[in-house]
Amino acid sequence: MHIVFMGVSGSGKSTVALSVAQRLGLPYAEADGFHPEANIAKMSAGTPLTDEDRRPWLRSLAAWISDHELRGESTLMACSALKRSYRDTLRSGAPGVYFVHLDAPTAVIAERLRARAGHFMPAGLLDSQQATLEPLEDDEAGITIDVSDSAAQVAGRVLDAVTAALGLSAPPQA
Ligand SMILES: Nc1ncnc2c1ncn2[C@@H]1O[C@H](COP(=O)(O)OP(=O)(O)OP(=O)(O)O)[C@@H](O)[C@H]1O
Ligand SMILES: O=C(O)[C@H](O)[C@@H](O)[C@H](O)[C@H](O)CO
Repeated sequence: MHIVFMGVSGSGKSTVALSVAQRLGLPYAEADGFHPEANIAKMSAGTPLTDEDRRPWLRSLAAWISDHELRGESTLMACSALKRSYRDTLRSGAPGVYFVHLDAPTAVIAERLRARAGHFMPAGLLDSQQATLEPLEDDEAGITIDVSDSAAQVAGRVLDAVTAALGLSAPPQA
């Protein structure tokens, strides 16, 4: 099983996914680390990526999922995966890819982006992220979770939802 935390920039993918990966003991990928330099430079300059910019990046993420699948390992990833077609590419990596869409009112996310320091992604790109976002459709395996509450509350809720949906067991909290 492969779990992908999706959503716009600032929705809390990295924060929540890392904490859930640690609880479940799964290999973790931060999709930002797979972007070519040119994509990072483009976003840093305030220009949204195009489908073409994202294509090789998504393929490399699908390959990461596929490599683990071939070794019989489950994984967890933080990746915006904004469009259905992007999720199709990720799904091409393995049969069981489950998406957790982290969602919140735009004002909540905008405020978190304004407060975030030391990240290349400008808060000004939130509008284009929202415009590009295609929410999960009924036939896509996954769940949408509101992330307006604190990171600890959200991580707990996500862990419960994911373990229930996928029949996983989380070790008791230390
Ligand atoms: N539930 C939460 N409550 C309050 N702050 C949060 C919550 N989740 C994340 N944050 C904070 O909001 C900011 C954005 O979170 P994070 O970097 O995890 O988002 P992201 O979706 O991974 O963004 P990006 O796609 O731009 O990398 C961070 O400063 C993080 O500490
Ligand atoms: O598809 C995209 O536009 C990108 O993945 C962005 O979402 C950024 O990588 C990320 O949000 C910044 O951390």
